[in-house]
Amino acid sequence: MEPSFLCEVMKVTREFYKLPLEEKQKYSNFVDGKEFRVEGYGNDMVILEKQTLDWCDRFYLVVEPESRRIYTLWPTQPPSFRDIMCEYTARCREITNLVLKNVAKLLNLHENYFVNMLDENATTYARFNYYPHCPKPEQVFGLKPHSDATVITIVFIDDTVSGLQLQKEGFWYNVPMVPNALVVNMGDAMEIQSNGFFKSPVHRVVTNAEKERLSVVMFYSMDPEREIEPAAELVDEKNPRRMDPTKILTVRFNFGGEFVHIGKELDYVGGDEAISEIERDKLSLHEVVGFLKDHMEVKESMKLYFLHPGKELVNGLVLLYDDLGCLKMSEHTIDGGVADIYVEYHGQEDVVSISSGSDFEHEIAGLADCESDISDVPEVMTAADDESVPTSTSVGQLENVLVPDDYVLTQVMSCPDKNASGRRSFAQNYVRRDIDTGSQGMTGNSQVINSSMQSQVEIPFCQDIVLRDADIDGTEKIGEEYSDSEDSDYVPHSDDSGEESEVVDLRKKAKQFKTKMRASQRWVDGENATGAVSIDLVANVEEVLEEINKEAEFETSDDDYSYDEEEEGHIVRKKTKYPRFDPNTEIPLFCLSYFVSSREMNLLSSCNA
Ligand SMILES: O=C(O)CCC(=O)C(=O)O
Ligand SMILES: [Fe+2]
Repeated sequence: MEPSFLCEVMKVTREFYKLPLEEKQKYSNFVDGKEFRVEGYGNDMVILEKQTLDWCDRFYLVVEPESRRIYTLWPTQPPSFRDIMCEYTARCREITNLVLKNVAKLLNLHENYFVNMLDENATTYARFNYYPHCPKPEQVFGLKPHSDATVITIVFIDDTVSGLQLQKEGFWYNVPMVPNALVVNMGDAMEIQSNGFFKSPVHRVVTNAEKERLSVVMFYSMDPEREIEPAAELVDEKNPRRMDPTKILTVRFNFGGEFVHIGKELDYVGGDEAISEIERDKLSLHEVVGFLKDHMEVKESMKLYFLHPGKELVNGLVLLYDDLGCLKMSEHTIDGGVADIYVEYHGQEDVVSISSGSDFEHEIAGLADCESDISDVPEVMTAADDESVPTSTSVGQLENVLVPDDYVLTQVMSCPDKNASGRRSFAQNYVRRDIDTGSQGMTGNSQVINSSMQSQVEIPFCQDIVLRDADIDGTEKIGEEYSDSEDSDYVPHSDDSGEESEVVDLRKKAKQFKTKMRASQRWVDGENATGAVSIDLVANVEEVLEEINKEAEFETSDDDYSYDEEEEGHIVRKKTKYPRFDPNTEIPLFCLSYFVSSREMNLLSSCNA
C-alpha cells in the first residue's frame, strides 16, 4: 500500500482519538451504561468483577461483509474517516487473499482453500487501538499476551513507537518498526486448519512511559458456526491430526535448579527444562506431578510454583498445591502460551519418590497441619480460612510467593530453608497474608486508573502481587536469614544500607545486563548459533544497553531468559531447547509473520525446516 494512503489511515485514527471524550462516547461499546457490545469505542468488555484492563482504548467496527456494517457507529469526525476505512478494508482484503492463496499453495492445498474459509458469513473486524503513555509501564500491559482467534490478522503498527512483542519458545521479541509495513499474523484458526504447520504467535503490547501509540488491526474470522478443523490433505499417518491447541496446556517444567537472589531480582539458576502437553480438562495436581515424573525423580518435599504469565519470578510465583491452583494456571495460560512451572527442592533427606498413587495435595495439606516448633511462625492458612491476617514478627525472613485462593490470590510468604539444619515443616515455611492489609508497591489497594474512561479499575491479578521489597511492615530483612547461607550467589539486600545497597544492586544489574548482552551476541554469532532468531534480538541487546544507561529503571522484555552459571562464575543466558511442536516431525515448523511493505513480501519469521 502506498505510504501516503497508510499515512491517511493513521491520521484519521489519530484524529478520532483526539476527539473530546463525549464525542467518542457517542460510539460507546457500553450501551446505556448497562451492556457491552463488541462494536464501538471503549475499553475491554468487563466480564469479571475483578478484571485486569489493558492500558489501551479500543474502537471496534465490523467492516466486512458490507451488509453488516452499522454506519451509525462509524465516526462522522474526522469527515474522511468513513471513506478512508472503506478503501482500507478493500485494500487489506486484496492482501489477505494474496497471502492466503500463497499459504494454500505452500501447503499443496487448493489455491482458494483458505480464501473460501472466509465466506459470506465470515466477519472482518477493524480495531483501532490507542495506547496512552503510561506512567508505570512495567506494571501494566497495553495488551495482555494473547493469540488472535482469527484465520489471519493484518496489523498496521505505529512506526514511531515500539510496543508489539512476539513470543517464541518462551522468549519475547520486539517486532521491528518498519515504516509503511503491515504485519500479517496467522491466527488460531489457521493453526488448526494447517494442522499446526503455521503457529498462531502469542503476542502482547507493552506500554511506553513517554509516548502514546496507535495501531489499526484487521481481524479476519471465519463464520463462527463453521467447524474449524485441520485440512484433510494435511493429515496422514506421518502427520497425525494435531490436538486442538485450545484443549492442550503446554507446561514447561524448570527443574533441578535453584532460586537465587541477584540484587532485587530472583532467578532460577541451573537445572533443566522440559515440556509436557497436558489435556486441560484432565488437569489436576496429580496429573501435573505425573508429567513431571516423565522428566525427573519427584521427591516428597519438592514444591511446585507456577509463574504467572507476564510476571517476573520475583513477584509472579504462585505455589501449586491443589487442583484448583492447577485449574487457575490453565485459565491464566491462554491458548498458545506456555505455563512455566518451577520446581524447588533443597536436597533434603527425603528420597521417597511420590508414587503415582500418592496424593501430593494431601501431602501438602498434611504438612500444613503439622505442628510448628517455632513459636513465632504463624500457622498456615488455607484458602478456606477467613481468619484475620497473621502479623508475625518472622515475616522479615520471608520471600514473596503467592498461593491461589478462591478467586482471590492471597500472598504467601515462604522462607526456603537454606541452612544445614534440614527440612522445615510446611507450616514453618508458609504464612498467608491477605492482600488488603496494606503493603506498598503494586499491591493491595493499588488501582489502575484507565486514562480515558476516568474510572478506577482494580487490577485483579496484579493487585495481589507484592513487590519483593514490600514486606508486612514495609521492610525487607531477607539478608539476615541468608547471611550465613552457603549460597554464594545470594547478595544480601538490606533496605537500611540505603544508597550503598542501591549502588550494589545497580552494579550487579549492569553486570548482569552486560553478561546477557555478551551471551546474546554469542547466541547470534557464536559457534553454536542457531540462526533461528530472526526477530531483532540485537535490538533487544541495544535495549539492554539503554537499560544500563537508564540505571535499570525499566525491566526489559528479554528478562524471560533463564541463567546458568558457568564454571568461571559467569552467568550465561539459557535459551529453551523446546519448541512448541515436535521438532522431529517431517513437516517444517513455521512461526510465521509476514511483513508486507509496498509490493515486497518478506518472510521474516523462522522456519525450522
Ligand atoms: O497494537 C498492536 O501492535 C497489536 C494489537 C493486537 O495484537 C490486537 O489488537 O490483537
Ligand atoms: Fe493481537
